[in-house]
Amino acid sequence: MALDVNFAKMNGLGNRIIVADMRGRADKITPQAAVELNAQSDTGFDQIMAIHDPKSEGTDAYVMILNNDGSEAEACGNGTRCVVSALSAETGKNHFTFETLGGILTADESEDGMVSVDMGRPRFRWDQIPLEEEFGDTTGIELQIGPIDAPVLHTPSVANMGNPHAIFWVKKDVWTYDLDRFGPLLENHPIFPQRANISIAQVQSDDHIIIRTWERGVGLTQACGSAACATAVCAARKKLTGRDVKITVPGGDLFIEWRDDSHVIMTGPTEWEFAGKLDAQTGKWMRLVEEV
Ligand SMILES: N[C@@H](CCC[C@H](N)C(=O)O)C(=O)O
Repeated sequence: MALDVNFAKMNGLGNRIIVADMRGRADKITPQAAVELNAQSDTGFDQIMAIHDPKSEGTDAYVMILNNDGSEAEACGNGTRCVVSALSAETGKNHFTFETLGGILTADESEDGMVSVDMGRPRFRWDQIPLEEEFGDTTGIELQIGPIDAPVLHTPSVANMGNPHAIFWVKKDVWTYDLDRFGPLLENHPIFPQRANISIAQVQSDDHIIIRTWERGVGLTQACGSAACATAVCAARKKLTGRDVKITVPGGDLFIEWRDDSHVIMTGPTEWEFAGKLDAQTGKWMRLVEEV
C-alpha cells in the first residue's frame, strides 16, 4: 500500500510531529499506515496531525490526531502549534479555528513565531476523565505504585484536557523516577478505561513546575502540551501555584494561563525539521510517498 501525502516534519519542543495535508481527499491515514510510517527511520514521529477539509461551519480544518501506536487522540497541544505554523507559512494567516475529535479550538501565531492555542476548558469529574470508578475529589485519587507502605508514586490529580491525564506530584528531581518502567503500567491501569497520559511533576515555585510525561500511545516524549495544561490546572486547583505558570518539559518551556473563564491558553514555539526552513518560508509542502 502506498501512502502518498504532502507533509511537513516539525516538532514542538522536541515532540516529533508529522503535519500531513489530507485536504481534498476522502481517505484517512489508517492506524496500520501510522505504525508502519513510524517504523521508518526518516519519518519516526510521536504524532501525526492530519489536516482534513473542515467538517463544521466556521472552522478552517478538521485535524485528525494519530499517536505512533496508531491510536487516535482527542487533543495534542504541541501538534496543534505545528499545524498553525504550517498553515500560516502556506496562507499567511495567523488565526485559525480547528476541529478535532475533542472539540473546537482556536489558535494564533504571533509576530515572533510563538503560537498560542486555546485548549478549551479542563474537565475534572471522574466520569469525564474518564475513570472506571467514582471519585468525588479528583485533585488526588487513590492510586499508587511501588511497595504498599512506601509507594514511589501515589495520589495523582486527574484532568481531561480533551484527552485523559494523571499527574503525580513528587518532591525529588523528576529525572530520579523510572518513568520508563512505571509509565506503561499506569497508562494501562484498569482505573483508566481509555488509558491515560502520565506525568510526574515537581513544583518549583508559585509560577514554575518541571514535568516529565509518559504519553498514551507513544511513551516518553520530550514534550506534551496537553500534559503541561493538565498539570497547570491541577496545580492551581490544589493551590500549589497561581493560574499563570511556566511548565518546563524535557524539550524546553511552555507558558500556560488558566483564564478566569476557565479556558486554558498554551503558548510555545515550533520548529521545522526536514521540510526545512526553505519550505517554511515558501509555504511549499513536501511530498511524502512511502510504501507502508
Ligand atoms: N503530544 C501531545 C499529546 C498527544 C496525544 C496523547 N498522546 C493522547 O493519546 O492523549 C500534546 O502535545 O498534547
